[in-house]
Amino acid sequence: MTDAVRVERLRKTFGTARAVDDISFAVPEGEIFGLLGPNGAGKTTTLKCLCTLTKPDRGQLYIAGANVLRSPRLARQRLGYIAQDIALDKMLTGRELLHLQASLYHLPSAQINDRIHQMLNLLDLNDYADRLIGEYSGGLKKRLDLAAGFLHQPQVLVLDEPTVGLDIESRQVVWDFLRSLKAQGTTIVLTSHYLEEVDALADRVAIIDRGCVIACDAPAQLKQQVGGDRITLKLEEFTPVSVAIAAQELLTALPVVQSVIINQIQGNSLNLVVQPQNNVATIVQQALETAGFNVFSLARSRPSLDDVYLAATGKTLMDAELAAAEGRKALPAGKQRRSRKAAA
Ligand SMILES: Nc1ncnc2c1ncn2[C@@H]1O[C@H](COP(=O)(O)OP(=O)(O)OP(=O)(O)O)[C@@H](O)[C@H]1O
Repeated sequence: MTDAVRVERLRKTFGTARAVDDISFAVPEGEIFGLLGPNGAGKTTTLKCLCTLTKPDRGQLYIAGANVLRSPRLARQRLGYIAQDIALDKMLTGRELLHLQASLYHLPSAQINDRIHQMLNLLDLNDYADRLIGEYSGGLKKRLDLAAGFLHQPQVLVLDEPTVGLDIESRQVVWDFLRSLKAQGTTIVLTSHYLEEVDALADRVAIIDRGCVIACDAPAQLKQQVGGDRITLKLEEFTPVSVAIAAQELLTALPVVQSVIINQIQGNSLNLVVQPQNNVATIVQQALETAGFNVFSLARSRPSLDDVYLAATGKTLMDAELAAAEGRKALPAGKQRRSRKAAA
């Protein structure tokens, strides 16, 4: 199977800020490929380079065999790009906008009405097609934006945060739309902050952190690789670090515990990887209480993509987003206090 998208050793710097450091990935035809990462990780910049909107400092990019840097027009014919921000003319109706878009794409006039009809059906927009876009909700605007971006039936569809801020109904319409395109053989590259979205839609995912790919595989494989079940526990709402370290030492010695990370950003909560056996939460709780520790909260879960991110960076995606939002740097992996047993 040929690759519909290839990104090789991509780098992009804005002034002194390195938005993308070293990103490579390949997407076979017909795959949905997700880029997952916190704010500022470099996802949008990667997509903009791929879609000819930003010139990289280094690297090679290919869309359906077209070299993006050498043949940008050809690459543009083969791709559709749906940006994060929606910019639609509020004075047009949805149908008028699609007609305008069809003429910009030079679609044969005999096909235009059929094609618009198909897109309105696929995105469940028939009831709204003749209303002014200015009257659309955010979800309807996004659906129309998708219809416009796929009108010319590109081989590769690139979407930046396709469902951010959408209501549940519109999100479901978008998911169904993307799945139907995949069923017809379209290759899709999308970014998302939403773990469950990437988990539900993507055949494979690249987790991006500070402009680099830190993991890339099928979601199920990535979760299997981090192994074990998870326990997140708080000894107190805000646990003193000395208490967290003492508990970490106690828990690390338990045979059912594989590793313990102290999450400073979450008030020194403890993130445990444990054996997937039924009574593991009880064993952990009893060990702590017998040693005189308080247990404020304890939750057990199967590994998620966030655990993949945590294992690679020492912080959760939400922590990384909070850190980015506050304009401060999240602690790098080496600065998190982590205790892991040697492999048996
Ligand atoms: N045009 C620009 N000028 C200066 N800095 C930029 C520019 N575009 C992006 N950056 C910076 O590059 C870094 C990566 O940004 P990018 O938008 O690619 O991240 P992202 O992962 O898509 O984040 P988000 O999810 O918030 O869109 C950020 O630090 C951002 O501030």
